[in-house]
Amino acid sequence: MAHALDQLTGLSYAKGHATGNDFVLISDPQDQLVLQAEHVAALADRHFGLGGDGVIRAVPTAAVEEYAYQVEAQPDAYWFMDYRNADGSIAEMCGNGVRLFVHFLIQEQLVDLPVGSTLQIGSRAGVKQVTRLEDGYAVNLGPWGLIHSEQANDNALDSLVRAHGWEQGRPALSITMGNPHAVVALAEMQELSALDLSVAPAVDPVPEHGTNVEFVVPAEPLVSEGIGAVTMRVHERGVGETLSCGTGACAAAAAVRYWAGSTTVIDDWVVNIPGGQVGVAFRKNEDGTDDVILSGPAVLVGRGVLTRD
Ligand SMILES: N[C@@H](CCC[C@H](N)C(=O)O)C(=O)O
Repeated sequence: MAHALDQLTGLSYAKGHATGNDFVLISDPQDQLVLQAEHVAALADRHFGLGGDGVIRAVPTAAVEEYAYQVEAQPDAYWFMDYRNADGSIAEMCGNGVRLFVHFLIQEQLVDLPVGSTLQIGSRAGVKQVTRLEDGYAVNLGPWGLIHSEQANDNALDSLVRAHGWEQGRPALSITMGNPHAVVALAEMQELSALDLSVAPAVDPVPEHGTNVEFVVPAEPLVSEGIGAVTMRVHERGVGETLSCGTGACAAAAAVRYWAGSTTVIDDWVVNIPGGQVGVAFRKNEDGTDDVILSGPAVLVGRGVLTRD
């Protein structure tokens, strides 16, 4: 670990969070930083590094060979969110991270984005539109979808999730938000608070690329003033339990909405997580799919330079 941080001495960073999902942010406008998994893990280490659920690098989309096509097709997608989990692994998308990323770009004066304006951001899950709100940011994460494992029959409920200490697995709905999620419904808040997420839940069949796992308790009654509500805890792939997961909140709302069936279609949700609350809205596309819009706060808590004094 020490060796990996030595190699980053002099690097400027910012630290921030979005509903307690915290990240180290690095601006790399010239694409000069070779950020390897061990660098990310060392930065994210909560005892020997800066600490964070992940590390996010801001780099021009044109410099990321595999995704440069995004800015060729959508010239406004100048910035690319290079997102890494705390263990150094790469994830396709981070809903809290992309809101914080835009806040970081604004605070670093890399973009000018008045309230009400929208910015396009390149990412491994495609170009995302992030709108600056009075009190935070809203990101359109695009359509959600069911993940059908090869073993699944006619629905995506064939995977079983067993949290640490549970005797048996329970059915989970597998959902993609660009990144993978398995959502398990619990009956009561007490069950949710009793969960031991210090150990990764077992998922059967084991997803090839791993998965984030959300445990949700739908509010009772589900809808108040036309808005649905769920409470959620999450174990994130490549991280562990976090205080919040934006794509996870979207997957949780999508799952509860799906389970409610076509008689009660709720388009606006609040998702309560240990780190606060986010909004999730479903908006119909012409092709019948639903775009999922995640909204919530994002704040920077400090800036610094890595030293080995
Ligand atoms: N916390 C993020 C999700 C980050 C990526 C995830 N751990 C994965 O590996 O897919 C969010 O806010 O969406």
